[in-house]
Amino acid sequence: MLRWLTAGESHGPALVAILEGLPAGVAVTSDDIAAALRRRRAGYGRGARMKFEQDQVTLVGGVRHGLTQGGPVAVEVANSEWPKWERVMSADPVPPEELEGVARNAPLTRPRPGHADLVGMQKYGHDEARPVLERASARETAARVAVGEVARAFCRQALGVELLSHVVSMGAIEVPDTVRPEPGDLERIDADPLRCFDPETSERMVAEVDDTRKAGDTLGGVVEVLAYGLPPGLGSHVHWDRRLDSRLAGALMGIQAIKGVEVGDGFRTAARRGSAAHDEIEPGAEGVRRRSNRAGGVEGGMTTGAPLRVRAAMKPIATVPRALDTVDVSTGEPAQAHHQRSDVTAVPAAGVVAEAMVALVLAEAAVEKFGGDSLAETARNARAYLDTLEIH
Ligand SMILES: Cc1cc2nc3c(=O)[nH]c(=O)nc-3n(C[C@H](O)[C@H](O)[C@H](O)COP(=O)(O)O)c2cc1C
Ligand SMILES: C=C(O[C@@H]1CC(C(=O)O)=C[C@@H](OP(=O)(O)O)[C@H]1O)C(=O)O
Repeated sequence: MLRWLTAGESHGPALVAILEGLPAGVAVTSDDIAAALRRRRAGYGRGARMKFEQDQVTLVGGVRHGLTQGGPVAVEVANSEWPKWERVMSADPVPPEELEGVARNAPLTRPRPGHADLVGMQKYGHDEARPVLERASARETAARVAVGEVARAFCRQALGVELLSHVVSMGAIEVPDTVRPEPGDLERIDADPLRCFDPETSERMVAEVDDTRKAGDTLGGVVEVLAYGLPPGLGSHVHWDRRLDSRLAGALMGIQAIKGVEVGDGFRTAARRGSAAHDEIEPGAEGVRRRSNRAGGVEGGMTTGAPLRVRAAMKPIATVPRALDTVDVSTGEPAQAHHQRSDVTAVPAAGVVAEAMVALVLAEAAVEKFGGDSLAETARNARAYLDTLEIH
């Protein structure tokens, strides 16, 4: 069993995460985690906060001399902006001129439509949105990416799995469906301003982000995660909560602002006839193989061994600069939602977070199938299983 939890607030001193259940011997360093966190902060369209704030990584436990020890891995991602926010969020009022333009410490009583503000206040009995947004904020995804990087290292080292993601739509602008990057392409994707693998579409997307920013508006989009090198048989058909597609959907839907998940051709498959919807099976030199991969590498809730392909659709950022109508909960009067700064879009970052979530699901499914207390044992068990798959 793989377990993980995160804690911490958006403008607090640090985020922390603990990951438990991976074998000993996985090579991972704080530099690897810092590099993953840098990928998450990148992306055209993110707000000012991404430029001046630093993620300061400390591996607090579970890793010694660059190798996991078999115990829980604990990571702290400290926030370099905390000294300023400590004053913003202090219980004692701070004069606005002393806050260096960070934010006011006035109560946030004009909840943003589309964010957790209003319903969070209702549910938890708060009279302003600060205590809600501090935890609803997607800053928390830094902690997920930190432990996701450890899971990713395990998947790579135990099974040879390579994960990547790319942006396949930004607002209404879509990448052609034929664009399908492979593991060696990740560097090129990360070098693109929008983490889009198609340069011509990327240019149009950048222009769309610029137009949207000028209009005081925000954008959503779709990311695709691909995993290459998976063995057949992770997950199971035997029960709903063991199905890999169910677990992937839950993990991706658990990312802030994700509103739709597709496995393989997903919704598009529903419009096809059966003869054009499935992946026909044929004999191959190395055993049976599929002629296509419309299923996205999952059949019956199990990996087929073909590349895993999942998509996640992100709604536009809720903090719309041209503020949306709301109600001031302190007066009950109509008002404009609070806004100080925000991302125009965070779709490229959502792709990096989605990779982390997929890595955590795959690592859990691999630990279930192959077990092992050391990486060598897991890898040996996986090889032995693969040797049995001689279906000709
Ligand atoms: C990487 C990332 C960055 C985000 N940045 C912002 C932001 O700057 N402003 C904002 O209002 N929402 C932002 N969001 C979205 C909010 O976190 C999200 O809208 C909020 O949690 C409500 O969405 P939900 O209904 O899916 O929970 C971001 C989401 C992600 C994944
Ligand atoms: C800090 C991060 O994302 C934040 C996620 C977020 C939200 O509402 O989800 C709102 C913004 O923060 P603020 O309201 O302070 O400008 C983003 O910058 C991050 O990803 O590290």
